[in-house]
Amino acid sequence: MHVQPLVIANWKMNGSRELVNAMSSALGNQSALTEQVQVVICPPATLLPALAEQASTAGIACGAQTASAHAGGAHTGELSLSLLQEFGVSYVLVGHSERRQHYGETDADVAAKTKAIIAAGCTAVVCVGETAQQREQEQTKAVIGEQLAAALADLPDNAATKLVVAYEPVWAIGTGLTASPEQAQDVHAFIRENLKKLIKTDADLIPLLYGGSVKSDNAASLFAEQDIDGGLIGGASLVADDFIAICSAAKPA
Ligand SMILES: O=C[C@H](O)COP(=O)(O)O
Repeated sequence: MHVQPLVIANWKMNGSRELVNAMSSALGNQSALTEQVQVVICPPATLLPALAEQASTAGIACGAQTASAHAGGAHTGELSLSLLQEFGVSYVLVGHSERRQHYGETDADVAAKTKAIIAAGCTAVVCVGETAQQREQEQTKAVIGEQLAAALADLPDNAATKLVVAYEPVWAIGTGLTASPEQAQDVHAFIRENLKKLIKTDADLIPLLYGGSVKSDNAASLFAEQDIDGGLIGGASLVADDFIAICSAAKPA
């Protein structure tokens, strides 16, 4: 690990007030853990007010699953960064493969959003990853190199302190298939090298997360890899015990 471990829960379109309460209370009992591992929860936006009320007692940070690159105006259904920040959001996911595949988010959108997130003072969690077909055709690094170059173009010099990159192989998301620790480390090392070229200052400080069917029984072997600083967790972040076990696996030895 290069930095403080970071584990982010992406609840996607799942959860409830009840889950916010249960998760906040379970994490609130784990202060020794949350002092060592930065834990972030990205619930559906409607649950942010409830999460924001409990986040500091629970020792966690609030995240959003997406945000508009626009500051305001005629954008029906969208949420600006300032609206999200009113509810304590300090991390924002951008370029998740589900947004790219199902909601038409382009590399240009990802770049504009990343820039806006950092300008607002939040941390952008830029998601990259290849499809099964791209991996089979040995295009993994070419695809990820392009996604990174597009997303991180034209960022301010101090961007490293407000940036996280999450490697999520599309074929591993929600499928039960996980990249092996070696496969994940290989791509993370590639991302690390690319970041040094794209971000001039402090690129080593950028946390690199792995996401894609991380569970309590495979988290430790993934997080043991040199360039894996934590995880972006979907399904397993909806059950407090499982999520806490994953966060515990990220704790420094
Ligand atoms: O954002 C989280 C990822 O898409 C991983 O989801 P998963 O853990 O359910 O595979």
